[in-house]
Amino acid sequence: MADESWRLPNSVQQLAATVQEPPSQYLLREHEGLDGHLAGAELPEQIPTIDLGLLSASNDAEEATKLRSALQSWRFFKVSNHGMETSMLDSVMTATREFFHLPLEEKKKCSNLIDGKHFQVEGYGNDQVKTQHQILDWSDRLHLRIEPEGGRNLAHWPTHPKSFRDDLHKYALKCKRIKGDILRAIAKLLELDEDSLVNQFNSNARTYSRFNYFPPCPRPDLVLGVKPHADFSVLTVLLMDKDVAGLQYLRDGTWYNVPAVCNHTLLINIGFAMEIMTNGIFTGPVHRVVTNADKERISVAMFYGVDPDQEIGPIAHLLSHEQPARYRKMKAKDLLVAQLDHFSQGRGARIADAFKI
Ligand SMILES: O=C(O)CCC(=O)C(=O)O
Ligand SMILES: [Fe+2]
Repeated sequence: MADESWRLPNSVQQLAATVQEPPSQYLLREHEGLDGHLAGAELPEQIPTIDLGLLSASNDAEEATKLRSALQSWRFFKVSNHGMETSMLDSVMTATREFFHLPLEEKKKCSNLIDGKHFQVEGYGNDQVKTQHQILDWSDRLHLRIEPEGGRNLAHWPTHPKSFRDDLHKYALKCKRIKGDILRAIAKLLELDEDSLVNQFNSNARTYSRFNYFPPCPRPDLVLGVKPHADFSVLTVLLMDKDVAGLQYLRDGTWYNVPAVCNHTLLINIGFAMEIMTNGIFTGPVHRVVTNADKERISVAMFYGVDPDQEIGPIAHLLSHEQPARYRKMKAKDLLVAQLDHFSQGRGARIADAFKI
């Protein structure tokens, strides 16, 4: 029988502790369109910061203008005054770090492999390995469904550290408020009914959180922590490591480094689902994560997606004779399946392009 062991991904954390050189499946190949130099450029200006208190409490035109400009230029932004204590962000990061520092056998209790071999999206592990040519990411993850709350699969939710579940639950509640505030502000920018974006999320809408762990990598010049991609979500709230940088965004053909800042920061970007709903008025930024030789890095992404069985397409109010639909309608789950397939195969970062008319 053919050797199929390549289908079972390694714990990258385990690999990092044992190998001098990353195995070949992790190495970028020039001819696959990956540019080979991963250093990234310094951002020429500060990351736009939106004061959520101002944005949501009043009709603050200045903050709304800043939001529009952030969505059109860098296409990601920080939020301040978001009502979350630094101690809460610290707790989530500490619980995440403690989870990844548990022995492998302990983490495997939350595994994303059924019977040790059949891949599912939720749980602890890595991307599905579909072909022997797939370039693998230098990271391990824990992927958990947060909403609908009744659909949480607690079998995948760590019980160590003890605070993990509680911290995550409280953090998710706060993030949901942030998501609502931003979606209402974006709807206003688009001159839509204030709740028209929030109302796209029915009781079966899916929120996933992804805890990313990037161990130090002996070849940061040749290995990526996460391949270039844009998120499939409507909106993503990203909690970044306060000490170690690694995230890069692509703008006009240049990769820019997002610096680590001394406090844990919440970074927001929109994803393909929002791009399609807004008929491309706002587009999901392409980003990736680079590795470094010395330090581990962690991040926690909260992805807000709609009900997988819901049809998504450009919102009717944004269409006119002059502005016809630029994307086909599709089931949200078709976008997700296409994204997972596309991403694992490293077939370019922008799956939304495949849905353009
Ligand atoms: O680690 C990061 O900063 C970003 C991770 C990311 O892009 C993702 O999980 O989709
Ligand atoms: Fe992402």
